[in-house]
Amino acid sequence: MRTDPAGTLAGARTPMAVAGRAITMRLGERLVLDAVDLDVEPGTFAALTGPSGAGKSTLLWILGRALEPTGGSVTYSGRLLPDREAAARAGVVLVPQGNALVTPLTARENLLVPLLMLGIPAKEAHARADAALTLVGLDDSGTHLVEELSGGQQQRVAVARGLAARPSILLADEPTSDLDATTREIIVGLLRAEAEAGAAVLMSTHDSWCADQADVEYHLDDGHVERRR
Ligand SMILES: Nc1ncnc2c1ncn2[C@@H]1O[C@H](COP(=O)(O)OP(=O)(O)OP(=O)(O)O)[C@@H](O)[C@H]1O
Repeated sequence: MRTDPAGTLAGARTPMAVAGRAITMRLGERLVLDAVDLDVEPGTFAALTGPSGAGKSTLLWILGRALEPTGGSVTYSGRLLPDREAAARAGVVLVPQGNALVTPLTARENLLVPLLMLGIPAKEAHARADAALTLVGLDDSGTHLVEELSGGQQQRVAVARGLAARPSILLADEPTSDLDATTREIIVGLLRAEAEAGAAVLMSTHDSWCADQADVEYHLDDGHVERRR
C-alpha cells in the first residue's frame, strides 16, 4: 500500500459533507445540545472546542450516527443515513474518546477486523493496516496486544484504525489527549492531511494549539455552538 507524500493512504475517497441541523439532545434532566447547527465540508479540518461536559462527545457521536438525537437531523451531502452501520459503510469514521480498542487482539488486528467486516478484500485490508500503523509511527508494534501498549500508543492505534478506513468524514474525539508534544503534532498533521486529501475532518479538543491548527473552530458551551472562525 502506497502512502502519498502528505501522509494519507493513497486511493480515491468519495467527498462528503456533514451537516447537523437543529440538533437537540436531552440526557436525563439536562438539555446538552440545544438546536445546534454545524457543517463540515470536504477538504476542511475543523476543531470542536468547549469546556468539559459541554457535549462535544455527544455531538460527535450524533454526527457519526452512533447516537440518536432527541431532535434535529444529520445529513451527509444531503443524504440521510439510517444507522451507524450505514454511516460506516458510507465512510463516516468515528475515533472515539477512550479508543474502544478490542483488548484481546493485537494492534494490527484492531485495524484489520473492521476493514474485513466492511468487505474489503484481505490483501488490501492487510496493506491498509500496515500503512496506517506506519503513518502513526507504530510499524514495529503491530503484533503487540493492546494491553502491552501505553495509553498514547493505544490512542495512535485508534487513529490508525480511522485512517485505514480511508474516511470521507473523520470524527475524532480528543485524539491527542494522551500524547506528548511531538506525537501530538504528528497526529494533527495526519488529520490535516486527511482533509487535504478530501475528507471532512472534525476533531474535538481541549488543547488550544490543536484547535489553532484547524481551518474552522466550533465552540460548544451551554448547549449552543458558535463558529469562531
Ligand atoms: N448517558 C448519559 N446520561 C445522562 N447524562 C449523560 C450521559 N452521557 C453523557 N451525559 C452528560 O452529558 C454531558 C455531555 O457529555 P460529553 O461527554 O458529551 O461532554 P464533553 O464535552 O465531550 O466532555 P469532556 O470534554 O469532558 O470529554 C455531560 O454533562 C455528561 O455528564
